[in-house]
Amino acid sequence: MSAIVAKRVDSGTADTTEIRDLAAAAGYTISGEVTQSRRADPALQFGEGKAEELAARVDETDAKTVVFDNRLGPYQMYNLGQLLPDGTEVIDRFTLILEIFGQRAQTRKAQLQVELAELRYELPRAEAKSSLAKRDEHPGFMGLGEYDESRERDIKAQISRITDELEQIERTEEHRRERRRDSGFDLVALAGYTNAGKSTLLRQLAADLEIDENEDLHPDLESTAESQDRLFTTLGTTTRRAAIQPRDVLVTDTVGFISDLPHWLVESFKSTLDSVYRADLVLLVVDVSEPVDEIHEKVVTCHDTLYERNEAPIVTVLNKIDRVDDEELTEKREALSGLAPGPVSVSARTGTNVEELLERIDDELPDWLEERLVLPMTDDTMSLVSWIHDNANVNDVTYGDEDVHVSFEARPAVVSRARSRAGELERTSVESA
Ligand SMILES: Nc1nc2c(ncn2[C@@H]2O[C@H](COP(=O)(O)OP(=O)(O)OP(=O)(O)O)[C@@H](O)[C@H]2O)c(=O)[nH]1
Ligand SMILES: [Mg+2]
Repeated sequence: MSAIVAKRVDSGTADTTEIRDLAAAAGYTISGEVTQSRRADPALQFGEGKAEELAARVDETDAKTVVFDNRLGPYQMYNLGQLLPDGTEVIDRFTLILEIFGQRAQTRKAQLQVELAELRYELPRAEAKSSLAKRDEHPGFMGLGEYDESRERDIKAQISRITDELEQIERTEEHRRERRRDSGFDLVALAGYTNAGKSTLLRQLAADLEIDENEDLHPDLESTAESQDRLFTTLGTTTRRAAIQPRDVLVTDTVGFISDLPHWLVESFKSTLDSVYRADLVLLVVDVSEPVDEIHEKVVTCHDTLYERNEAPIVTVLNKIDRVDDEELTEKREALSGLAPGPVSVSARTGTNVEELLERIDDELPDWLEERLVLPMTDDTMSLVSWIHDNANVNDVTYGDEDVHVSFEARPAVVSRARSRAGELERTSVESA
C-alpha cells in the first residue's frame, strides 16, 4: 500500500516524522510528502495550488492513499476527493490511528473501543450531512453518500449499546482490581507516549512471571509483552507480577499516548486507561534519547491525558539512557526538571538502574504495617492463618492451647481485612462457648 503524506502548519516547517511513523505502523509505504506553511483553507485544508501539486504527486507515484496529518472536515475530505485522481483514498491523522487500532484490536474490549471511536467520529459528520441536505445549500455535498436521517439515529443507538457493554467490562475489571488489592497486591501502571519503551520496561521489572499459579485468578497475565520499534505495538493491557520484597506488585503495561487526539478517541479508550488511572502508582516512561523539545511536548501530552482522571502519584522514568552520554542526560534532566521532578533514569534494554527503580517503587507505594493478632482457636482459625500467609509477610506464628498468635507485615488494606476477620472469629468463638 503506497501513500503520500500531507501536512499543513500555520507557520514554520512541517515535521512529518510522526505521521510517517503512524502511516508505516498502519502498513503503508510512503512514496512522497507534500507540506505547506499557511493558514488552513476551509475548502481544501491546503491552498488551491498546493492541493493541485498534491494531485500531481499522486498521479506520478501511483499512490492510492493520501494521509493528512491535519484533521479534515467532511467538506474538505469531499473536495480533496474531487481534485485527486479517481479512486484516491483520503484519510487524516484520526482515521489513520483508528485504522491501526482496528488492525490490532484482538480482544472483545479493544474491538468495541475501536467501533465506538469510529461511530463517534462518524456522528457529527452524519449530523452535518443531514443538516446540509436539509438546507440544500451544498448540492455537490450530496455526492458524499445517500442522505439518510435514520443513519444518525442508528449511530446513536449503536453508541449506547456499545457503551453499555463496555461499562459491563469495566465493572468486571474494577472488581478484579479490588480483589487484587484486597489480596495484598500493589498496582503499578506504566504510562507514556507510544514507543517510549513501556513494554520493554515491563519485562525488566517483572521478569519472573508465575503464570501457572495465577492463570485462573488473573486472566490478563501474559507471558509476552511485545516490544517493537513501531507506534502502538501495545493496544490492550498486560499485567505481570513483580516481587519487590516483601511486596507483591502487579505491573500493568498498556496503550501509549499520542498528541492531538480528539477527546472522543481518548474517551473511547477510557476503560483501557482505567488500569493507569486506578493504579497505586504510575510510572511515566519517557524516551530520553529524543531532542529535548520533543520530549517536553510528549511529557505535556502525557500529563494532559493523565491529569484529567489520574489519582495516583507519578514517577517519571527517563528511559533509553544507553543512547545518551552522561553530559547529555544531565542537561536533559535539568531542562525537564520543572515538568518531571526527581526522575529515575534507566535503560530498559540493558537493565541499567532497574534496581534503583524497583527501590523507588517501594518507597512511593503505601507503607506496609506491622500487626500482631491473637486468634481464638475455632474451626475457621486455620483458614485465616493461611489467608494471612498468602497475603502478608508473616514474621512469626505461635500456637497455644486456646489461641494462635500471628505477627506479620502487610498493606494497610490487608491488615484491616485480617483484623475484621479476627473479630468474626472472636464472635463465633464467644457464641459457641
Ligand atoms: N536503545 C534502547 N532502546 C529501547 C529501550 N527501551 C525500549 N527500546 C526500544 O524502543 C522501541 C519501543 O519499545 P516498546 O517497549 O515496544 O515501547 P512501548 O512504549 O511499549 O511502545 P507502544 O506499545 O508501541 O506504545 C523498541 O524497539 C525497543 O527495543 C532502551 O532502554 N534503550
Ligand atoms: Mg508497548
